[in-house]
Amino acid sequence: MLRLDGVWKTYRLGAFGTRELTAVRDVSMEVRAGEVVSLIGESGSGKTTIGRMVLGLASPTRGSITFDDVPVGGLRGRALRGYHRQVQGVFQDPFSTFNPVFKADRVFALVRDGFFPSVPAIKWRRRVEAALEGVRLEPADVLDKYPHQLSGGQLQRMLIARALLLDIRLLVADEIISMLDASTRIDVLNLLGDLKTKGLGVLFVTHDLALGTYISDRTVILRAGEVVESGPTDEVFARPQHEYTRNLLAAVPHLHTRWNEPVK
Ligand SMILES: Nc1ncnc2c1ncn2[C@@H]1O[C@H](COP(=O)(O)OP(=O)(O)OP(=O)(O)O)[C@@H](O)[C@H]1O
Repeated sequence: MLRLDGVWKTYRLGAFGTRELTAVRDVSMEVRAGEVVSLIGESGSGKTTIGRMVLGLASPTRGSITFDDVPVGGLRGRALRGYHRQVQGVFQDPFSTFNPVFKADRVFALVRDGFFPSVPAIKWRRRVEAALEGVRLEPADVLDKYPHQLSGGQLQRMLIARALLLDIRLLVADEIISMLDASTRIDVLNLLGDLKTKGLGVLFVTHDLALGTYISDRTVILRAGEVVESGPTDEVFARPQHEYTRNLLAAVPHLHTRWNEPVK
């Protein structure tokens, strides 16, 4: 479904663009339908840059990104809108996506205006309610409310519901749970697990190895813009080949160890 082949991204820096920073180097990877792929790396390793290129919000400097064999870079106007009916992103901070001046459900109205202007209001309302129920939200709890009246978990789920209204096939989930509390995190992860069984592909971007293992089928480890290791999640975690992955794994808290026992 989604393929990255030898993708590079170099940013030009400075007032005259004379300096360069290569954020992504020769990255190749794939996300298939019904599969969650974790893209794991430390801050600054290029994860968000990859997510933005996959969403068509930035173009690779070199290499290709294709969705169903159609190149994503260079999509504009109607073609880009058509792509966004199938591929959507949800990002780290749900509060920043909502305009505090408007009610939170305005995000759904914008989807209708942009993509389904001919759907009658009553029918649209039913679709929104079904999408909310699909992310385990009670419509009456969240509709007609301002963002500050809702929790981070509710807002994050509303954004996933917004993506689902478009009947998407691939979700780019960029650090979507880092700002949620522990139990809400598990709920959102389980929700992604459900969606995957319905055929949704998920590119799950995180700096947190433990979260990456929870739902992903395959894992790609990124360091300074380069893939250092990738493969089925179980294998990467059981037999990490690269020292960088081993170090990342060693830094994960050992859940089976009591807090006062030294970690071996
Ligand atoms: N628009 C831009 N212009 C110039 N440099 C950029 C731009 N966007 C990102 N970078 C740089 O590219 C590198 C990779 O950034 P990116 O945001 O992709 O990393 P990340 O792994 O998502 O980090 P984090 O987890 O902190 O968000 C960083 O050095 C960053 O400063």
